[in-house]
Amino acid sequence: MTDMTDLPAAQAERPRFDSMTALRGSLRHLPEGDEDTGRAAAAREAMLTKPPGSLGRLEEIVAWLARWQGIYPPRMDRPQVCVFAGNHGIAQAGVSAYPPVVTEQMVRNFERGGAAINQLSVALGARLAVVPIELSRPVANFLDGPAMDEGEFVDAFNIGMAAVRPGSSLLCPGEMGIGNTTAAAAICHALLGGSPIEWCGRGSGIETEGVARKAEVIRLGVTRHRADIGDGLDALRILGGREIVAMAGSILAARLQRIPVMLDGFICTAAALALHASAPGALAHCMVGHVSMEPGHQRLLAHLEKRPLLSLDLRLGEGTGGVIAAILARTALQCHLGMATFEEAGVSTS
Ligand SMILES: O=C(O)c1ccc[n+]([C@@H]2O[C@H](COP(=O)([O-])O)[C@@H](O)[C@H]2O)c1
Ligand SMILES: Cc1cc2nc[nH]c2cc1C
Repeated sequence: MTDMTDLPAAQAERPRFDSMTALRGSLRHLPEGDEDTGRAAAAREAMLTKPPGSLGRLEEIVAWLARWQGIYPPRMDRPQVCVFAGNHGIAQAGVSAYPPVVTEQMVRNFERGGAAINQLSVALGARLAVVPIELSRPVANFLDGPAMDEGEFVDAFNIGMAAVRPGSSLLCPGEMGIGNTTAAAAICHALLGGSPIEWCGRGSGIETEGVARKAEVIRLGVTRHRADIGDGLDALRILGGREIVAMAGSILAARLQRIPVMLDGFICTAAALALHASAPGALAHCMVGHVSMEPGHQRLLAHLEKRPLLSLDLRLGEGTGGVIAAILARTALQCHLGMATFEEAGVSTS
């Protein structure tokens, strides 16, 4: 299902920002999870017919859902997938295996139900919002100047915030944007250092020479803008793209609405990094669904101290790895809710 309509009543609850300054202010006052509902989940896990902790990370997922939804028992009945699409001036630098027109072509495919994310969303029982953002007007090539000015940045951020449906039980952000592994790698290099090549991979399928070109483009771009990058949001505006900015907006909107977030691959996690770099703790409501084949993703997760749930050799984006992990989360909750306790089943506890 493609859901691009807003509930009018819910619209009023959705904050939007007039400026990056207002956004930075909001990042200083983020709601925390509810420790009581998290503890209630852990308490039931201890009563279920299994040795304590033997469902491993499935137990962690259930407590995380309860803590961030702020309810016990937590729910998985209204998951939402948001796929944002944007185009990149940097794609002109020969850094992708595909031409930029594929972004728009894939958006049409999402709208018709033909992409991997459509089938995975059906499997999860999730609403899918497909949000193309100004595809005919790519963000500027960061070799020439900042990818976005402040107005363009705030507009894309607000679009991401508005896409999050109030009352969702879980958000899976995803993206589509030819050239965006270069933008994501540039954001990581600018914020976390290392050498550019360490953040570069094959993306949608370039060969070794292409990867070297990508690293050089990132080195030049980040060197050019270094003095203007004071925090994560600056890096996102100067090096990113509208779909990456919108993902960051959706992650923040979810935090403000007590909706836990299942992150996807390298580009999605780079969007999250921008929030984290501006406000440590901003990703406390996020789990990482999988580690992608893009080598920078593993480095990035190590920096964020986030352990991915899955490692499936995915390198697709669209939110696919997050949605597969969300299916796992639903399964974890089913165990939690449906299993018998030791007392109910008459099983000895020791
Ligand atoms: O999510 C990932 O880790 C991931 C890794 C490699 C490629 N992608 C997808 O491939 C596209 C970007 O690849 P590229 O080579 O054009 O930078 C973009 O649409 C992403 O969704 C996504
Ligand atoms: C076909 C295609 C599908 C994608 N989905 C996400 N990124 C993509 C890149 C390409 C090239």
